[in-house]
Amino acid sequence: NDTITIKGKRFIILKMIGCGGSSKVYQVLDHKNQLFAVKYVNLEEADAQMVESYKNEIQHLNHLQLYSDQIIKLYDYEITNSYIYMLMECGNLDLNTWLRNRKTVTPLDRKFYWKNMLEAVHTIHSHGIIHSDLKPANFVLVNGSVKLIDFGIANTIQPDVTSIMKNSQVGTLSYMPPEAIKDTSSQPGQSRSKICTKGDVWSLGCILYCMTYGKTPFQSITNQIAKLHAIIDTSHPIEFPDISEKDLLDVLKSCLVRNPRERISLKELLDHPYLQHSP
Ligand SMILES: CN1CCC(Oc2ccc(-c3[nH]nc4cccc(OCC5CCCCC5)c34)cc2)CC1
Repeated sequence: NDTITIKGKRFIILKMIGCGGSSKVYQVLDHKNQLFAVKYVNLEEADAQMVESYKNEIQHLNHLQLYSDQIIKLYDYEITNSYIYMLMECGNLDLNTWLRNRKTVTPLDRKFYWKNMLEAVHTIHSHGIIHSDLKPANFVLVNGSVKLIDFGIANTIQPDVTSIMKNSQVGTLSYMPPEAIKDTSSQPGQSRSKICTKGDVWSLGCILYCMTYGKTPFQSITNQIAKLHAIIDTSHPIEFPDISEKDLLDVLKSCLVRNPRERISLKELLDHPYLQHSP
């Protein structure tokens, strides 16, 4: 078995759980047979901006550990000129895989996971971070609760190469807010401006919609261009089939409002009746 050494501690690699452009995530064991996730980033080809974005993500992740249990734990990290190792808490399953495998979600799971996701995103917003690319693959299930594994600052990780086509969510448009598509302020080539926190509310609403109806609001539109038009087209109604949980229906309708100014805020979502009582 291959091993990884971080700050003098040796870890045995069990398997690769994901890979991105220059990064890989492994499931590893320490000398006490404790399970961890190790994120490895190869910096050989990275430019200064990429190195900076990774250091930025690590600083924020390291700092936000103190504020919420719904942020994945970062136990240690090692940064050199040629690589980064991040020793992190290992989850059981990412939310995308979980959603794909079990189309129906119990009202209790859905409400609990929603509460976890809101707390995680509220924590990063309170520290001036807007994710702007939230999707189920950014969350992982750890012993029954949901945790946010990245802040959208550094580049993304896809599932390991075998399942890269099957369930990779990199570049999915299904969770993109209308204002990001219409965002005319950013010149081509410049990274899309992370306009405001309401964009993350839209994306979270799409995740809750998927946990409620088993599909994302525009999933039936397979043509990517047509999908983008539907997302921004106010005359294209989003369907909200009737459900017994009226509070949940209200949350969904409040998140999926195309005008970000009229869209519910994260603070209001945390105070919403849907979260005040168990189903
Ligand atoms: C498809 N197959 C994958 C392995 C397994 O799911 C995961 C297990 C652990 C995890 C994880 N824990 N801590 C993690 C800390 C950082 C990153 C992490 O993943 C990154 C990337 C992995 C691929 C899916 C998107 C997230 C992390 C995540 C998925 C079962 C399903």
